[in-house]
Formats: sequence, structure tokens, C-alpha cells
Amino acid sequence: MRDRDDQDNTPLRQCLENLHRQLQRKDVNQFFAWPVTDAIAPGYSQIILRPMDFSTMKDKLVNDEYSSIEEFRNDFKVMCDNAMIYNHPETIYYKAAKKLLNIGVKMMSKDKIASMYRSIG
Ligand SMILES: CC(=O)c1cc(-c2ccccn2)c2ncccn12
Repeated sequence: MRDRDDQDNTPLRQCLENLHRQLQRKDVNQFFAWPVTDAIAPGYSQIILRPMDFSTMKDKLVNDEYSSIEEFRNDFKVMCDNAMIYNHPETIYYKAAKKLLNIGVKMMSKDKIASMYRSIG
């Protein structure tokens, strides 16, 4: 029986905590820190059917809802893609999402993920 502590410091969990921290540091304006609300983005919940943000990703991480780095990377990509769907290309949000996505794709390339799995054994 694995107690709570065991689940806290599995190699995958440590890897995801590290990736989450590194990626969130790149969101200097904290545009992606919290769920986007209809109050700040009119009609958002009608247009974006699968919202995602760093706080939700952290909750999923803490609740061990990610069984792989690829699942984590998918949520990250959804978060960035949402911003490029809802916002026009000339907005600060679209540009921030494009830049963040580029950083994340490099940080979580197939090769990088393979080497992470090798390092976490
Ligand atoms: C990520 C995103 O689409 C976003 C974040 C924000 C945001 C996030 C934090 C503070 C202010 N605005 C936002 N505001 C209007 C339209 C879209 N957004």
C-alpha cells in the first residue's frame, strides 16, 4: 500500500514538478497562471471548450492525474492553443502563447522526454 508520501516523490512527479516550474517561470506576465474567465475574456467559455491553465495543471499534478510526461505536454499545448484560438494574432496574449508554446515544445521534445525517462529510471 503506497502512502501519500510515496506518491509525492515518484520520479515522474519530480520530473513534472520541475517542468511545471520551468514553464511557469516563462509566463512572466502570468497570463496563463489562472483560468481565463468570461469577465476578462467575453464569450471565452462558449469558444474554448477545453480550458487549461498552469494552476489547473498543478492541481492535476498534485492529484497524480498525469500518468506520463506526454499527458502533461498535451495539457500545456491545449493551454497555448486556446490562447491562439480565442485571441487575435496581434494581441499580447496570442504572442505570449506562441512564444511559450515554442519554449515548451523545445523543453518537451520527444528526445528530451526520452532522456527524462532514462534519467528518472
Ligand atoms: C490566456 C488568455 O487568453 C488571457 C489571459 C488574460 C489575462 C490574464 C491575467 C490578467 C489579465 N488577463 C486574458 N485577458 C483577456 C483575454 C485573454 N486573456
